[in-house]
Amino acid sequence: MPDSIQPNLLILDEVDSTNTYAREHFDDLPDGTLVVARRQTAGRGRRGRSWLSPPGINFTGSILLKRLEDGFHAGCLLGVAALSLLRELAPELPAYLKWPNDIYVENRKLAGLLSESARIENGRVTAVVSGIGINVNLPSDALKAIDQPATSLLAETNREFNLDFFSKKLAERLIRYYIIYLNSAGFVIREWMEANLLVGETLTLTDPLGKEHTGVFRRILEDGGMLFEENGAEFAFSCGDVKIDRKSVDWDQLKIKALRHSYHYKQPKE
Ligand SMILES: O=C(O)CCCC[C@@H]1SC[C@@H]2NC(=O)N[C@@H]21
Repeated sequence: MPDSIQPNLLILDEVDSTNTYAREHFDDLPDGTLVVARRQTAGRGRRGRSWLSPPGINFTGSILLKRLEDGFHAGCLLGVAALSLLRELAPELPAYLKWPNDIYVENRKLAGLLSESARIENGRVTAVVSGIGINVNLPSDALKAIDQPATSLLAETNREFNLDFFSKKLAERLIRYYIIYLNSAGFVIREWMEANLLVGETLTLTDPLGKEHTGVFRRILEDGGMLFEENGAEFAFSCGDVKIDRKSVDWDQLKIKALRHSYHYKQPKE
């Protein structure tokens, strides 16, 4: 019975990477466990990048999902759950999902997500470890050391957040969305699609071979990929790095869209 899943939060003082830890202990930890580290010594980002994790300042954690229909759903679940928690804790923040799986405020990155497969059956990924790093209490001067425009909850709201409380709330929120997913995967996927607010914008996409494409993000495909229009032709990308064209995006409109989306958002039922 899906509803028997309980939030299971494991807070570690120090670990190399919560994704690595969760994958190594995958068989011993219950489905839906959220592994959180107060300090990560070798946090990993997508495309081989490292992830800055100063001790006790930001949220770093990974969830084990053992009952997926498809691997890409892990990113949807974690992305939607994290965004919904941010909307509860900081309703004034115009945060949105940026394809494939980041949380942004305007052109500043607030959170990044890394999903790694943990089980493959008949060519399909059915279990995943999905990790997220959220800049929570990182002060503005430390943000300048990051090699891309970045932000934190503290920098955006001028408020500090208790990290243990944050972890507990995220573990609860994740389980609620996981139960919803197990009953109706389509609901969670739709929420994820709707929170991806850059559809229609001009973007630069770096494909997995490192080639840059500039064009319009047309829509999200059923398999989680993006349909991209470049010079009048349409291409489907299943992954890639997206850069926002600062000059072409109407930031005020994007902010309004993010806040409107946030007002319409309803917390998932208990
Ligand atoms: O934007 C990215 O490149 C993804 C960053 C993912 C970072 C998180 S922090 C918790 C988990 N453990 C890791 O080593 N990486 C992810």
